[in-house]
Amino acid sequence: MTKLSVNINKIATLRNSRGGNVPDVLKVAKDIEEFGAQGITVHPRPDERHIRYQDARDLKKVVTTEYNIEGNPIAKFIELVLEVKPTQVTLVPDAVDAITSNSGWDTIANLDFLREVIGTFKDAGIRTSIFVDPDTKMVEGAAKTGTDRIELYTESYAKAFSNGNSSGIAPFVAAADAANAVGLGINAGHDLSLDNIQYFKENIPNLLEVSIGHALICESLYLGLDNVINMYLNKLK
Ligand SMILES: CC(=O)[C@@H](O)[C@H](O)COP(=O)(O)O
Ligand SMILES: NCC(=O)COP(=O)(O)O
Repeated sequence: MTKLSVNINKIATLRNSRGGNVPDVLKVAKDIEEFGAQGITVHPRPDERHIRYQDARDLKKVVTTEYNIEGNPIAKFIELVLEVKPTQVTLVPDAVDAITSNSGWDTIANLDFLREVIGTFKDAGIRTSIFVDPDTKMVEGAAKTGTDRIELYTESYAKAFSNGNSSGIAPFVAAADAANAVGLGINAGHDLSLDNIQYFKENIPNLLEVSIGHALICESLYLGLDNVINMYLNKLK
């Protein structure tokens, strides 16, 4: 079974568009768990345009499933994660002004830095994951940092799949094989959707967790959150 962690950044985007507290991010997180999702993901960005640092703190009090915080490990982020102590931290090398995550780590060029940050989080008892492109060299580099897991950056797969090209899965299978060979756990995320999730799941051996936000919230506008979560759970069995 692959766990579904729902990224609730978009719920915060909607709330922030009007000020106030509608929709209530904490209530939505609790409902998502009640509907069956096995985790909650947030990706606070330095400009706090969606999830705010305070949301990440408040969520710790209500999330009873896996809590995953993603982000670039700048000082403020490291401080937040060490205070909140989520189940998992996922390191993403996104620029301050990036619209969304747009690349995985160069785990070779950043080996010393990543090793130090991963060590800091693991010493605090937090499971670690590193966001990487589907490149076996980057996976092998990640293993050298001491991380528990990698998160495969799935945008290229999603794009190819939507163009009818299922061979976009090939580099992900190779990256997963490399991860399995060195004992790294495998997560995946970015632009996964009801359309492309099943083929991905069926082809990636030992896929532990997917984090899905943008498409899942968009699909829920038509089908409802409860329904959509259960549709994902069926495809991830
Ligand atoms: C790492 C990843 O692919 C997602 O967490 C993505 O970064 C979501 O962030 P946004 O909601 O800011 O697009
Ligand atoms: N780690 C990926 C994530 O949390 C959600 O990404 P997306 O589904 O919003 O593209």
